Amino acid sequence: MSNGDDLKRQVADAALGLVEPGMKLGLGTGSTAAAFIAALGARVRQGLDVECVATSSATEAQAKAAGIPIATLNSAGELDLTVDGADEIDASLSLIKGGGGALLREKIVAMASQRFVVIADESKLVDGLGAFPLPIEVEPFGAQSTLRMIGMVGREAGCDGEVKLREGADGPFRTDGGHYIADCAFGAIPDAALLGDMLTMIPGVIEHGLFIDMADAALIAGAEGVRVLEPAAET
Ligand SMILES: O=C[C@H](O)[C@H](O)[C@H](O)COP(=O)(O)O
Repeated sequence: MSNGDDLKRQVADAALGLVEPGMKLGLGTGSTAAAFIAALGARVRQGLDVECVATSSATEAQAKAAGIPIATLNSAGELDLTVDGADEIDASLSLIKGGGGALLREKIVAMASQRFVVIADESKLVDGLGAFPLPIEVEPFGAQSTLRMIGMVGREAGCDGEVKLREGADGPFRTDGGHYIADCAFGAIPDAALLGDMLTMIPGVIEHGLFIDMADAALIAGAEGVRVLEPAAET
């Protein structure tokens, strides 16, 4: 097992400590969330009673194979806890997500949860967001026009960099919802809240991968073990 895999397993085990019998859980997407799902599955097979909502078809398939009961978000209603990974995490627990293309369902599920906890290894911690190209889910109709508008809006928000469609095995990558993903190499994002607000005003933008003021805590695995970060209190 690589060191990265070991850190994912450690942080997944730590997140399992937040799960109580009878909880309704949101299950994130990506390799770190997959480590959590594997750990959760082992507990479910030992008799832990939970009801879960998946943020992607990949997560749903993994969870079902592990014996975890999966419900729709419509039938589950409000969730107690969602556990998910991230591509970048800053000190205020603002996130970039969507490296795996699941950001829309991830954001819907996180918003439907009383508690949203991010799990990651310490390589995901950043001083400022933006080194990881920001994923934005876009409507396929007129996508090139939407990409140009994203570039313009980015420059107005102080970000500049290439905006390009993510490629899949056979043409543009498609999300579970059938949309495209624009990856935006903005570099440093000076004001993520402003950029997020401006992006949502573009009609072809379905959702962006900036998760601001959403995470209640981050569990971060590193050489010294797993530590808990919480958003700094407003002064
Ligand atoms: O769309 C994918 C998600 O936002 C993932 O949670 C994110 O990309 C982190 O994935 P990983 O844990 O594999 O680094």
